[in-house]
Amino acid sequence: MASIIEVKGLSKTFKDIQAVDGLSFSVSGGEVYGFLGQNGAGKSTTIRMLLTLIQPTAGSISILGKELAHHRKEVLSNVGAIIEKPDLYKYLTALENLSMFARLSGIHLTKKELLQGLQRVGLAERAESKVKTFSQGMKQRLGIACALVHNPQLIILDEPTNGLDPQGIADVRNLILSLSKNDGKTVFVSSHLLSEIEVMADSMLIIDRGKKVAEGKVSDLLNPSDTLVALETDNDERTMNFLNATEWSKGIQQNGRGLVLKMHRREIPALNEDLVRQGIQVFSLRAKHSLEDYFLTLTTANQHVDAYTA
Ligand SMILES: Nc1ncnc2c1ncn2[C@@H]1O[C@H](COP(=O)(O)OP(=O)(O)OP(=O)(O)O)[C@@H](O)[C@H]1O
Repeated sequence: MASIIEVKGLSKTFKDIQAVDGLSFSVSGGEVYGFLGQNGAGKSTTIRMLLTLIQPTAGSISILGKELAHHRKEVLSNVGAIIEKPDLYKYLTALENLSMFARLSGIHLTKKELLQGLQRVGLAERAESKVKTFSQGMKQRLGIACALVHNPQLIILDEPTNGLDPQGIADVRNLILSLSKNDGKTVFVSSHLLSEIEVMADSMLIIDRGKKVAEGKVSDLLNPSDTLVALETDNDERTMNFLNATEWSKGIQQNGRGLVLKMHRREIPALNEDLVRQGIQVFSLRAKHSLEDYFLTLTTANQHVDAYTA
């Protein structure tokens, strides 16, 4: 499908801080695109530029095939976004909030349409409840209903699950998936959590200190042949001697943080069998989260983790 967002050489400098540094990426229509980076990596700054809330120092942004700098109004009329906690009136009901938001956006919706909007985010049954009785997750979903009021093709969400409890996180995540799969929306969603991006995104971009470090399909980036396996046995020295004397030696990672081997995921049971056959007691054999390792080795947040990779 055609690109919905096309960013080229985007940079933003705040005095002496290079918040975004020559970022280029492309988001396809209908996908959930995860935008991943540690705190301070430059996600919010990028999103603010996508929404014209701040001006880039350099680079270009096209959304829905139009240069943002020259077609701001037209482009943004097709974009819905939440970049901070949604502004809601807690003494008004969900329906009244949505209705007020629509009117302020110059859109007149019938009660039926408003209820459909609430239905879409799973809040139809709470339409008449005051927002002050809502959980954070419900408020976030109502915020998303507001962002969808003008039926945009693209939805941009900055850390939408931040501060939510597990149920709230699951609800917002399912809503994002449904917006993409059932409504054909393109969702650009930022997070500092790999686990979040992994479960909801089709593609992702990882940034570190304002620069791109990886971009691609989540399924391609999660390569099972590069699974890191942490071993805990009754005798590390004996285990190491055994591994060194066998084919397993090629996967040994020198890291000084216990025994770690890189292998294809399907080899894990055979390793376990070999160790047990040697009379080595295996207390744990843990496949480390490969995307997490990937992320950590690419970013500066955990420089010592570099030791995990060959
Ligand atoms: N208005 C500003 N003035 C000066 N520096 C800024 C400004 N906004 C952001 N920065 C700096 O730019 C860098 C990137 O910040 P940004 O908020 O984009 O990161 P982030 O990835 O969204 O992180 P977080 O998840 O913590 O919000 C940081 O070093 C931040 O301090």
